[in-house]
Amino acid sequence: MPELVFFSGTMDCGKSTLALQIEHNRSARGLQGMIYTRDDRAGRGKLSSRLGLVTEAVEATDGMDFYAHIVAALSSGGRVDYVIADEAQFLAPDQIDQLARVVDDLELDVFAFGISTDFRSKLFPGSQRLVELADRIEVLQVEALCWCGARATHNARTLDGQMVVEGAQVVIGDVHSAPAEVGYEVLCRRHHRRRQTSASAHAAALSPDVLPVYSAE
Ligand SMILES: Nc1ncnc2c1ncn2[C@@H]1O[C@H](COP(=O)(O)OP(=O)(O)O)[C@@H](O)[C@H]1O
Ligand SMILES: Cc1cn([C@H]2C[C@H](O)[C@@H](COP(=O)(O)O)O2)c(=O)[nH]c1=O
Repeated sequence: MPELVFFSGTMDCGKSTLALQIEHNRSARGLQGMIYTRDDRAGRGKLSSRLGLVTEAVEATDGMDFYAHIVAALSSGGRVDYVIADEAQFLAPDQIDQLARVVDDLELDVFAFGISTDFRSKLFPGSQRLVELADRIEVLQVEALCWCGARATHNARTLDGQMVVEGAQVVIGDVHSAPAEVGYEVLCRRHHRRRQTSASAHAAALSPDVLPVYSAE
């Protein structure tokens, strides 16, 4: 049975790498995928992983109808054996419904990859719809780690290393950002709740919480 599978995890946990591996294994067996992405850091129409691999993809846009796009490709003599959608958190809920229809009516597997929650730990609308509709939700096995060593489960947005909690839901960025740039850091829930990034934890460790005691000689 074809499935809608949501591969979910924090930023930097290997989602795009897995998408590229699925694409590689299937295309090596002569299958033809329709690859979508949206706002990949590598640029428009690219699906890229931090391991350096990249492939061409169709850039999803606002209002794009995935079901109609795939039907049009098939009707014009193209072949589509499966579908990959990376950065699926950026898709609109009705686009996720269209992907579910691709599974049910066109009988194609759809593999969607994305982060579930934003920097405020709120579900992205597209991810919420995936949770509602997916046949399976897969959590990636290679765990990203918080600076404390615990499994990272949350995404923090940072500015100068400090966690910020105000701003637009969508700001494209990376976990390795230059100082003074908006960036991201993955944290465990405890440190996300306490707004403790690696930089703020490091600064706290350097500032003694008691004054040094000098002996009078
Ligand atoms: N230099 C490296 N050596 C080995 N693994 C790396 C290296 N750089 C990144 N990775 C792996 O790639 C993962 C990020 O993969 P990527 O597919 O870009 O993540 P995602 O799409 O989830 O944001 C990291 O968690 C790490 O496991
Ligand atoms: C938490 C969070 C992330 N984003 C953006 C930042 C990146 O461009 C992508 C995630 O990419 P990855 O391949 O999973 O690393 O999402 C955002 O716009 N808003 C957020 O709150």
